[in-house]
Amino acid sequence: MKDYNIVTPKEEIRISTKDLSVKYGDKLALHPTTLAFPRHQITALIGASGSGKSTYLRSLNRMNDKIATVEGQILFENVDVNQPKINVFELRKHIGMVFQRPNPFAKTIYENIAYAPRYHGIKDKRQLDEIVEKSLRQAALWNEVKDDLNKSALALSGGQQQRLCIARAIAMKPSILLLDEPASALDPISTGVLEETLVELKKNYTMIMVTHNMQQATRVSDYTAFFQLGKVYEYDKTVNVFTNPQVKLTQDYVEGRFG
Ligand SMILES: Nc1ncnc2c1ncn2[C@@H]1O[C@H](COP(=O)(O)OP(=O)(O)OP(=O)(O)O)[C@@H](O)[C@H]1O
Repeated sequence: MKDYNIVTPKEEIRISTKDLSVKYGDKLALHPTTLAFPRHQITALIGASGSGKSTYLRSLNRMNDKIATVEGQILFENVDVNQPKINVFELRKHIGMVFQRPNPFAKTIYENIAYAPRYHGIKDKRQLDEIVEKSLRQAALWNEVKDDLNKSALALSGGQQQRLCIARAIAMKPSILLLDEPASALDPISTGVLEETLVELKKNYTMIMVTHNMQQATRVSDYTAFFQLGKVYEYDKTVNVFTNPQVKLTQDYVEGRFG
């Protein structure tokens, strides 16, 4: 078997990293990592706890800037966005993020979605209404909440709250969505709905998702990257990683021998 197997997808690439490394203080949490993510596909980041998945994911839209030293390149739309001159608030309009625990604002459902577009200058009520409806439809939540837009988002179930957070992220029309274990706080039924939503969202968005759930990775992702102790050992189509891994460590992990 090989030591590493990192493919470059044949599809159009939407975002990539070149030798991206992350240090917390003196500790190297992510070794130089070079990966390219195909447009309108879902890539799963898998690996044992502490292997560097979230560290890598959060670096892609510069969420680690204040807590870590992030070196190397993040190439998005032909620009290295890991540069001090890049406006990170602007960047995060294009690279949105959904976290592990649903974290809606303590505001109405409507306001959760309208908040960022309004903050970024959209004041017209009709335009905001359209954004709210479209985002909720894309996040497969519209039918459940269309009569309750002025109710508190905190009254929604966990699964609905997580789809609301997805709607909130896509209200800014990002091209990339980063998802950090988006289903880990959800029950199996809500997880199923969320997974269907993600697959549907592939038509419009490129997604990169950390997951601990192997079945979830095989169900929803097109590509999979396997992380171990801050290094990516294997990156390939999901079907290859799970049915024909080229690296022994990957094989042991996907067969459940550790992690
Ligand atoms: N804010 C931080 N400060 C210091 N060390 C950190 C910080 N965040 C993560 N680390 C360390 O970096 C390494 C990678 O952590 P990271 O959270 O990226 O792993 P992970 O694969 O996402 O784990 P999990 O699956 O448990 O979320 C770990 O050793 C972790 O302890």
